[in-house]
Amino acid sequence: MTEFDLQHQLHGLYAITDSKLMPDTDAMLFQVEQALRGGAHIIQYRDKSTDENKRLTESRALLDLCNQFSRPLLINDDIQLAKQIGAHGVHLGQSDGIVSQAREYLGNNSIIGNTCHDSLALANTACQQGCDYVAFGAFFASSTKPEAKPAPLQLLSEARSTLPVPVVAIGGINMDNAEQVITAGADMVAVIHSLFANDNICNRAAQFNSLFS
Ligand SMILES: Cc1ncc(COP(=O)(O)OP(=O)(O)O)c(N)n1
Ligand SMILES: Cc1ncsc1CCOP(=O)(O)O
Ligand SMILES: [Mg+2]
Repeated sequence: MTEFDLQHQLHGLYAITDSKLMPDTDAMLFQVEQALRGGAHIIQYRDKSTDENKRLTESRALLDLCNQFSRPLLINDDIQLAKQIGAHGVHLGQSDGIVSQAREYLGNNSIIGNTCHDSLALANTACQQGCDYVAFGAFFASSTKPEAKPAPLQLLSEARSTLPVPVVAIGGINMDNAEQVITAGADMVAVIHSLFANDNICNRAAQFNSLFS
C-alpha cells in the first residue's frame, strides 16, 4: 500500500495486537488476518518486550499482511522501528516522544496518533504538533491495561466537535458498549480483548464494523 485516503482509513475498527492473547508470531498473524478479513481498518503492533529481533520480524510480517489488505500498520511507542520497516505510522503515548519530532522524523506521509487520556488540552497540543488522530480513554475498565486512567463519555462529543482530526476511543470496549462511544462521537474504536480473545475474530471484527455508518 502506498497511497490511501486518510479520511477513509481513520474510521471504524482499530485492532491492536497483544502478546498475551497471541503467544507466538504465527498465532499473531493468523489472528490479525481474521480481524482484517472481518473488516478492521487499522492495525497497531503493540509489543512491550525488549526482544528487538522478535519485534523486527513480527512487525515486518504484519506490515506484509496489512499491505495485502491495503490497511495501515502503526507501531506502538517506537518511531525508530516504524521508520526501519517502513510502517504506515506510529502511535505515541504522552511519554513515548513528541508528536512534532515524530512528524519531522517520519515525514508527512506517516500516520501519527497520540494518546490524550481524558484531556482536550493535550489533544489540542497534539493537533498543533501535527498528529493525524487523537485517542482518549479508558472509557471502561480494561483487563489489558487495568491501570489506565478513566475518561468520561461526554469528552467524545466535545472532542468530535472541536478537534480537526478523527477521534479514537479505547479501553474496555466491547459489543455491549461500543455503540455508546460511537454515538458519543468516536470515529474509531480501538480494541484488544473483546476482539482477540473471541473464538471467532473475523465475526467479531465484522460486528464492530457494522456499528459504523
Ligand atoms: C489507539 C491507541 N490509543 C491509546 C493507546 C495507549 O497508548 P499509551 O498511553 O502510550 O499506552 P501503551 O499502549 O503504550 O501502553 C494505544 N496504544 N493505542
Ligand atoms: C492500551 C490501552 N490504553 C488505554 S486502555 C488500553 C488497553 C485496551 O485494551 P482492551 O480493549 O482490552 O481494554
Ligand atoms: Mg505507549
